[in-house]
Amino acid sequence: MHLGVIGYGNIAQTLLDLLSQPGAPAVTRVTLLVRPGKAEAVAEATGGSALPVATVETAEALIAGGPDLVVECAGHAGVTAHVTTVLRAGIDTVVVSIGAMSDDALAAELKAAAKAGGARIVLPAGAVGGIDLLSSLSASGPVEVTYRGIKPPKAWAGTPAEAVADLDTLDHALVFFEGTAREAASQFPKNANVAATLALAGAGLDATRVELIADPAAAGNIHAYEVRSSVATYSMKIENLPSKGNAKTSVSTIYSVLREIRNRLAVVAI
Ligand SMILES: NC(=O)C1=CN([C@@H]2O[C@H](COP(=O)(O)OP(=O)(O)OC[C@H]3O[C@@H](n4cnc5c(N)ncnc54)[C@H](O)[C@@H]3O)[C@@H](O)[C@H]2O)C=CC1
Ligand SMILES: O=C([O-])CC(=O)C(=O)O
Repeated sequence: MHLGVIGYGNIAQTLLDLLSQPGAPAVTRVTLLVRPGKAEAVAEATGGSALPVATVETAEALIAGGPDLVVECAGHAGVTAHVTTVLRAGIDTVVVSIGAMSDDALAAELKAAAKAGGARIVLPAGAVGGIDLLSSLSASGPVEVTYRGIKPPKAWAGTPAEAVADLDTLDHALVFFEGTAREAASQFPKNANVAATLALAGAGLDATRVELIADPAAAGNIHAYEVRSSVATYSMKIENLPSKGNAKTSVSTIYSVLREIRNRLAVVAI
């Protein structure tokens, strides 16, 4: 597989490392789409990679290389800037920054581009689990979903949580946001993609209730949710190890992307 990757931050860097390990899915080359002016520095940084890595600065150059699959891991801005062009070129794209789909106009544009190009938008489970069951249950009738995202205070740095609490001195768990998944995804683009994922799989962006919590006692990034439907009722609590390169992003997100790649290449997909 020739893999295209949009962004070269925490997720992309770790993904490249994982793809270079023995037993990794058979990705034989990678093209990275990075921000304008960054290609040379990223080419230098990836020079020692076990995989052949090309670095480009435009979606057109990414497409020209003919990747079999593209993975976006460049934040909501990266989705807006590049994913429409890639889909219109007929290349299936794994969108990690799922919260970008909470913008109805952008979501419509992405879907239209995918349709025009004959490509698919793949939304990975990311840092959360149980999306298979939730998505299945949503066909059975109404589903009710409530989600709590709990992270240590430093993971909320640079977000609207700073207006509500002093994150450096916070000594108790604080619910600083209550609202819908749509509101959470747009106000916390680096922290509430899970809320959008649950919403898109289940009750929708405006009916999925979300609480976001800064908790100094949290051992990691915790995603807890309850689902009620006529067919099944369940609850999940996932305690995630934060990434070394970005405390906001759980390591499991990167393994979820790896799973999408593995399943594209495997005889048995699971
Ligand atoms: N679905 C899920 O469960 C999760 C989704 N995410 C999403 O993944 C995103 C990436 O996560 P990390 O790698 O940890 O963040 P990061 O901040 O370490 O990396 C993002 C990279 O994208 C680059 N970038 C931004 N705009 C770009 C553009 N227009 N073109 C090319 N590159 C661009 C940045 O320069 C940066 O290097 C997060 O912002 C978040 O939206 C993160 C965690 C979980
Ligand atoms: O990685 C995580 O734990 C979740 C996250 O940042 C998000 O939902 O955007």
